[in-house]
Amino acid sequence: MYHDVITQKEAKKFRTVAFPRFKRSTSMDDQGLVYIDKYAVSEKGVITDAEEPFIAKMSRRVGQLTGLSTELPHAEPIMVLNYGLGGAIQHHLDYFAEVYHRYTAIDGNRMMTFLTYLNEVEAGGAIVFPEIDLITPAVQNAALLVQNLKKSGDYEPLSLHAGCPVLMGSKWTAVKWIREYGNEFKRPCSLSPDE
Ligand SMILES: O=C(O)CCC(=O)C(=O)O
Ligand SMILES: [Fe+2]
Repeated sequence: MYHDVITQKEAKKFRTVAFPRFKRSTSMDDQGLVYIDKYAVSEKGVITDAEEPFIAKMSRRVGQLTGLSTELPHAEPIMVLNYGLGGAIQHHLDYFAEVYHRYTAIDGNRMMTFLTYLNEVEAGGAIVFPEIDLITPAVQNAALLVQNLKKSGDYEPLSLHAGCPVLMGSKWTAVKWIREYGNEFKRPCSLSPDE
């Protein structure tokens, strides 16, 4: 977890700019069909680097912190999420499994997730990693870096995570997914298959 990745002012700007773009979060099946997922109850909006200089700045910052390329197409545009009362996301993996290969053909899989908390949640909203017994509470302006793939490119099942329901207040996060291609030399493979 990284603390104070963004300023209070930036966090507010994220929320203000994302708000008019919000749509009920949807998921896509392995055939590319969009559906409302009752296991992911939130609103979401995407803001590209080209649209907003402060978003481009954030993408560069994620690049500096991770040492990875965060430019398109080596990473996805930043997605802002808002969870209202009871909003949550069930446990899931951020990488695309084999059946979703159509989403990884061009840029590779989602090797890392960089998730920034844009506000303090009054109660609830923690992100939990059940495989490693880890609970990460929502700390405003802090960010979570999740390694979804091993250095070998194999899936990292320990990255399984969930967003707990919001019990009081609401929860805002910003997600930047970093893809494999373009980052091969920035995160080289290791001698250990488990790393
Ligand atoms: O916003 C959160 O709490 C989690 C989001 C998440 O895990 C995802 O969108 O993959
Ligand atoms: Fe996730």
